[in-house]
Amino acid sequence: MRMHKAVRVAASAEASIGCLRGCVPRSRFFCLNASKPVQPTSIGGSSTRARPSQRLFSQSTRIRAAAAEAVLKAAAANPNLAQEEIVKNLDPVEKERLNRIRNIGIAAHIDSGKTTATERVLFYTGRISAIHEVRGKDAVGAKMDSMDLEREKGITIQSAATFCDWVKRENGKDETYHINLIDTPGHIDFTIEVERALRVLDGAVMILCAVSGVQSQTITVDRQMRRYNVPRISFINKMDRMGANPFKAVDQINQKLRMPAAALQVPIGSEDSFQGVVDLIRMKAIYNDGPKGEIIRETDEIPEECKQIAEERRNMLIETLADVDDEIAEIFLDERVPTQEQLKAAIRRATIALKFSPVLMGSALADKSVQPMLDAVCDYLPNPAEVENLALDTRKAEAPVKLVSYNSLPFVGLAFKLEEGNYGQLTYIRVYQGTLKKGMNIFNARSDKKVKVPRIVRMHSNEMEEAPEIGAGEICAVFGVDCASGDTFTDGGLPYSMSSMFVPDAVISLSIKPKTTRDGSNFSKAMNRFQREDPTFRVHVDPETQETIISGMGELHLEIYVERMRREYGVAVETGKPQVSYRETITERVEFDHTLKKQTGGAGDFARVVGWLEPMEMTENGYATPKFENQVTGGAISEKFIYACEKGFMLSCEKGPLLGHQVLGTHMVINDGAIHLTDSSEMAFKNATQQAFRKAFKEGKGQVLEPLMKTTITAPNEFQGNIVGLLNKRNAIISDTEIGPEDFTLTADCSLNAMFGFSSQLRAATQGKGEFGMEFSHYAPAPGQLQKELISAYEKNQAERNKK
Ligand SMILES: Nc1nc2c(ncn2[C@@H]2O[C@H](COP(=O)(O)OP(=O)(O)OP(=O)(O)O)[C@@H](O)[C@H]2O)c(=O)[nH]1
Repeated sequence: MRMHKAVRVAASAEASIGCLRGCVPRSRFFCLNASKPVQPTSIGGSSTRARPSQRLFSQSTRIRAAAAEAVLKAAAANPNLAQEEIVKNLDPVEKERLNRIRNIGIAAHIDSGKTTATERVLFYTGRISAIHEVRGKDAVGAKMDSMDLEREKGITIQSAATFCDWVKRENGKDETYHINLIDTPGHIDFTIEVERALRVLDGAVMILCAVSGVQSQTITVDRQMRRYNVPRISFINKMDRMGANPFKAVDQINQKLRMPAAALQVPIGSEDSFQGVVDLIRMKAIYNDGPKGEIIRETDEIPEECKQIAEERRNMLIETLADVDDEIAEIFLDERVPTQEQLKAAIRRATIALKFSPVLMGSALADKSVQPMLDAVCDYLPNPAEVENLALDTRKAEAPVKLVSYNSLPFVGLAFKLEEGNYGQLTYIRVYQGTLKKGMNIFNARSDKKVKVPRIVRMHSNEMEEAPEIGAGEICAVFGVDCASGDTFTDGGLPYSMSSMFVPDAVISLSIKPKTTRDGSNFSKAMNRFQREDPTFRVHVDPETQETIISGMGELHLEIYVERMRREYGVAVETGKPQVSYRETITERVEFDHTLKKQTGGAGDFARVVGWLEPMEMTENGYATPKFENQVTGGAISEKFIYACEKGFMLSCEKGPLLGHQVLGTHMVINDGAIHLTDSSEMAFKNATQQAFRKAFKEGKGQVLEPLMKTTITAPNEFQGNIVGLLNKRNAIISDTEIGPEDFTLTADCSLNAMFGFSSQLRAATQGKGEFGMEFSHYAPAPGQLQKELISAYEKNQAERNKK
């Protein structure tokens, strides 16, 4: 038996006495599957070894096809069909299989302990045989931070997927849950990793620091969870730290995130005397014993000093639930006390309905109270069948259809992440419906291309295990499937397409080139790979300077790619100064009537375009994407030439007239024009539109927009004056200040341009004790003086280039 055998003592005081005496009846212990070798596949696929879950799967082949068909038909015919109705109609065996799957992500503010907690999850479930710390003394590093750079810097850069089986004891019975887990980075520069993970996961664990509570990136991940309707449990980590206050964090979830939340536990002791938690549903004290907290000891004896707070917090839990759940509301109004089962059922219902977040607490680093968090994942987060997933039927004017997590239905999956591995491109796929089998042909809904799936694997961080097939509701990776991030795959029979993930705009760019020309080919390879893997990393060649420009989410984001290029491709590069990605917009409506006419002997050029350029209304995301409209009547310009006008407009918007940056919020209408029988061409109309655009844009008071960054700064209270001074110098607008017992947190909107070099100034102003994070907030007009300077520098540059 391996050392890290995880053992749970049965839920009674008698059991804990038995444990102390070393004479606990056999049945009172149960082993988590730590002592078993890791299985090659799990519930969703088939494997060489039979496990109870797999027996379920093999039974599922007996599912009546007609029933499956009926469910699908009902769902497709009525996308409003309640998800519960679909679940109710599922075959019982299939229902049970799905009930034992959880696809979850771990997301949080930077450094909250996501990777540390995930390391415990892997250890307690037997996926790894020893715990290694992030930046630990043994220099091995946590399993999920597999990249050298991650281990050196102690930060997660790429999300990593893994899977494990958790055995939960329920009513004296062991229940095995299969958990697919994605650990995501906390740093905002790698936010796309959180976006794509949350796009395909059914639930999340939101980790908070017990001292800092809700932080800037907690707010970002909260927004991302809402964007994809992902229910979450909250885990307040670092209960061993000085100043830990879990209830402050609970209040902040309620107030700052506006998510009704209540603690399901209260701590026993705190800071360095943190010992365990009291479970408020069962009113039991839970402790971790053993060298790595692998032994869970539960007892009815709640420490005297915790009794009152436990009672109070239990009442608060019931009250909060009464606000979000009808059944508990009724019980509450009748002044009855809900049973444990009623409470658990209500927490589950409300969590899945996105109305509530149950809060657990512990210390991952101190190996305390991580296992109850895993129980909560199984108890309160949805199984794949309980989550509504829609696709669009491209045959029926993109009408929404429901996907049903059912193995025997036609396959539908979404490629959510690409990674270049030693064996070629690895594509992560979430299977929403049907079964993905090795050797099967699948169709890319975007390109309509058929590809064969040569190899399917399950990822365990940077390791992989072969799987012959993957069932509905599961996550896997495939080799040899060429596609883009966000592509939908089907078995060819269904014309379905799923929505992709949100890709934020790049805010910073720099020029880059290899130091020596012989590195050119590796340089291009690296650029191609990084672009394919990360939609927020963009590369283009400036047509005028011929420089390669990379753009991304922040300085760190680009720095990491520069470093990866050196390490992974042996290419040393030279980079220019980071530049802000400005935008340009028009502020007034301007009419134009522009004729392009050239007669240089032989065939000439002729095109006349008439119309106007006007500002567009702001959308909820800020400045709108530019729009072209054709209002030509009576055939003044033929369709073919109108298409060329549109092309000219799009090209103009890619490189605005003021600074050569992208144009936003600008609408072009063409309502008249003229053609010449012999001299008109598509090229002439394209050029005429570009010329008209350039002229009208300047007349319409074109304006430079700059990215404003939501900046959060945390530092000890004595430095508040210094920091406000720093921000004032940068014309930042302070929107919120929160003063804690030791630290304060300040939120402000700052121009990105003014923030270069801020990190070293902050360090100097706070004796290295201040931290800050920045996230793109919105575009706003740049200050007049800056606009003038930028425009004149650009014009000077252009003039010099033209001279050459
Ligand atoms: N005191 C204390 N420190 C912890 C705890 N959990 C994690 N840490 C420490 O916090 C730091 C960050 O931990 P990580 O697990 O890397 O945090 P993360 O959220 O994965 O970090 P990113 O992915 O880079 O955002 C490390 O130094 C950990 O040792 C805890 O429970 N208590």
